[in-house]
Amino acid sequence: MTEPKDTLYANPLAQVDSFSFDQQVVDVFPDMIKRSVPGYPTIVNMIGSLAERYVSADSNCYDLGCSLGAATLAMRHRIQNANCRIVAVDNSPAMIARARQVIAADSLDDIPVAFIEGRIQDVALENASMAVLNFTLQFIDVTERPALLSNICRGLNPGGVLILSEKVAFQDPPHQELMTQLHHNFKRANGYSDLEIAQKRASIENVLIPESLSVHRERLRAAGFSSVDVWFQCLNFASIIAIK
Ligand SMILES: C[S@@+](CC[C@H](N)C(=O)[O-])C[C@H]1O[C@@H](n2cnc3c(N)ncnc32)[C@H](O)[C@@H]1O
Ligand SMILES: O=C(O)C(=O)C[C@]1(C(=O)O)C=C[C@@H](O)C=C1
Repeated sequence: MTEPKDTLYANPLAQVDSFSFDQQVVDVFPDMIKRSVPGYPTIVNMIGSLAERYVSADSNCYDLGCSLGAATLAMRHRIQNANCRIVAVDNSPAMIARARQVIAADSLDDIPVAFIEGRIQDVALENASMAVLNFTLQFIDVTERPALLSNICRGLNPGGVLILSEKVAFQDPPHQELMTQLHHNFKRANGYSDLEIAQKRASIENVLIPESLSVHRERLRAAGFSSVDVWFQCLNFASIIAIK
């Protein structure tokens, strides 16, 4: 089945509302994220590969801000060890409702998936070998980010891994401008018009707050991770592997 196309910002809006993960967004989300985030399919695929390597027997995996469960499915299909469980968390009721349907339709159903409709800040991770924040931390209030990452690190077993993917910001203004322009070119090449790009940009302003890679690195170390490094970057989108 072809995915419904994202045309949410295709027509001029009298007022551009702040971006939210409501039913309208849920309906076009797979198309939206693929056409908006350079490298998204590669990152999701690699989350599967990392699950193969890091998920140990008798442990839990956490997909924090799971949306429609892309990372949950990637982990579920590649985990090698026995008696594992995936906990998928999202605070958007519309996302969780659709994610439940997506997972129910997955024929590889030997690894149980538990859904939590709630804030990832309120989840107590336990006995975790892998946690994923795939483009979710950027939507959390900056002041709440340190405690969230400390909580994740606390819930991971020694040697456990966190995959943190984010839109990132750059300290050097000309480089920031270059990355922004190249990202917009990426969107244009994927069929978004200048109007769509401009209206989406306005809607995510003050909702999606990107930070620099050095801020992410330092905060992950302060949260207790012993090894922190970027494993993927395309323009202003990056993914970090942090090992406890
Ligand atoms: C860009 S999407 C994540 C994409 C998804 N991880 C994937 O790989 O396809 C961000 C998600 O985080 C969720 N979210 C934002 N803030 C949250 C919070 N405080 N607690 C739980 N979920 C949150 C949103 O509802 C949305 O579904
Ligand atoms: O930066 C943008 O323009 C985006 O659209 C990015 C982004 C993201 O990184 O999560 C923002 C919201 C949607 O969830 C899909 C993609």
